[in-house]
Amino acid sequence: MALPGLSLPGLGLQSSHIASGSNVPNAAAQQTARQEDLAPRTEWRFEVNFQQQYTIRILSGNAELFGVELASNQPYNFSGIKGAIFTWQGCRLEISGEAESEYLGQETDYAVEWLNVHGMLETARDDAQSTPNGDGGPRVLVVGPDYVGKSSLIRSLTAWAVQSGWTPTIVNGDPREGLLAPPGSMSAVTVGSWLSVEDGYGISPISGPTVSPVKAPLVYHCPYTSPTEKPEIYKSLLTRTALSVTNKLEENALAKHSGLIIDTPGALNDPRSNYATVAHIVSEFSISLILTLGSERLSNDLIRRFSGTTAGADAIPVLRITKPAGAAEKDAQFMKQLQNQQIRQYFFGSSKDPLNPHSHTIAFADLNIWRANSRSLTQAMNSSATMDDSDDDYAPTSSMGSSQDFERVTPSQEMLGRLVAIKFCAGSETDEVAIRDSAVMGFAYVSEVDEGKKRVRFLSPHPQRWGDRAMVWGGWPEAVVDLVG
Ligand SMILES: Nc1ncnc2c1ncn2[C@@H]1O[C@H](COP(=O)(O)OP(=O)(O)OP(=O)(O)O)[C@@H](O)[C@H]1O
Repeated sequence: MALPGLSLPGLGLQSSHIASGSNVPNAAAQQTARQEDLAPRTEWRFEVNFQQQYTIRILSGNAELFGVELASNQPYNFSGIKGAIFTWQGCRLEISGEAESEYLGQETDYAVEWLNVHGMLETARDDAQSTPNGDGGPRVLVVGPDYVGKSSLIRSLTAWAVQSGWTPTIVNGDPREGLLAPPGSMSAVTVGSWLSVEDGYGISPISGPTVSPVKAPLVYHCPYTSPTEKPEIYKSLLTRTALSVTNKLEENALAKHSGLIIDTPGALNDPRSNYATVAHIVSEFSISLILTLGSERLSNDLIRRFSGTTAGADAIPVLRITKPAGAAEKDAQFMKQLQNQQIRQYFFGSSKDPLNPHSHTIAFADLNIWRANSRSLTQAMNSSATMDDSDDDYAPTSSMGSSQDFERVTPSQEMLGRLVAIKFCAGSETDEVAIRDSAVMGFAYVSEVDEGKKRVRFLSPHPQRWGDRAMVWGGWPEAVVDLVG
């Protein structure tokens, strides 16, 4: 497959464009540094937990992390990451600090294949640009089981597209991990600036004023661990996202020609559902290419369904993409820490891009709080009741067994440590569907519920109050107990 417009290796990047690591040496960087020589087309794989600090500096040659080129001689600091520094041409790395595992990976055919996919998308973007009244650029759906490299593929394709001057739109349909938004979100963002080696897509402007020139994402609230908890609500949020994204792309020719890429949770890889949600995404976003990773069965099922003879003129190409050998499972503890880190980052930013959240105390009477009922919320409430011996009388409130998906509630201790989505709809709204479908202005963290004085203390990224808005909380993300000291 041709690679139009690409010159390997190094992709012609200027190091000055890449966000670099801090120059302040940390504890890890002060430890004895060691050097590793990487042959062309190999990668240095590492797993660093959230307590460890790991630093990599490139001494010679070129290398990239998920498509983002590392600048020469800059130290990059990592914590809480599983990843790989890949080199097309060969390079020498200086490494210091601790990792749970680190090794040289030589099975890297996946990288060439991913770059070929990028080349294909470039051709589709060029075609879209030469037919301005056409359908626009490629609309790509990425599906596969958990932890097979879907997000890494999308990050690489995004980084390469941005380096070539495009502004692709990325849609994150996986509520377990946020994209420029905390977990519990479905978000879409048009990426117009370079990704960062250490922070990926960076810090969202909805968190507060940041130095990263990233556009504000469009965010919907999806307070469920998986689409399978509420498939109809999940589909409805996808429809809203598709409508908003399609309208936005019509307003911006470059974004329209750059196309979009959709990340999905592993739960969509479920033949029992007859891939109903996959089909929904394909139709709502007018998908033009499906990429599958990590499951031969999924790939065959989707080929039969979307590009087989029965699909006729509506056939959509389905490509099976190689899973990177280094893709690693993120266990429950890692996922929990990742969730906490994303929430912390939403309010406090990162070390390079710090934010200063504000505290707001609001009377119960001035709040319009809705609860999104779900299986994960019921489970969380039941397990916190079991763990709290002092609360012998706990029984789920009658409404927890309610068939209502969204329910207006009085603030209670159950909200403590939870994120509450501030919706764009008025607090007086009574229609469940309007509550469900309105986009998110931002999130607030519940740091205190005083049932005696009937007031709630929130942490919010912004100093100003959000006014008369409906606010919604649910079972995901889980409560974070130690966000504020
Ligand atoms: N080549 C590689 N070498 C080392 N680690 C990798 C490599 N590719 C991906 N990983 C890591 O493996 C893990 C799983 O990859 P990724 O998150 O891309 O998979 P996913 O399919 O999107 O997972 P999810 O189920 O969370 O959506 C991630 O921590 C990622 O950083």
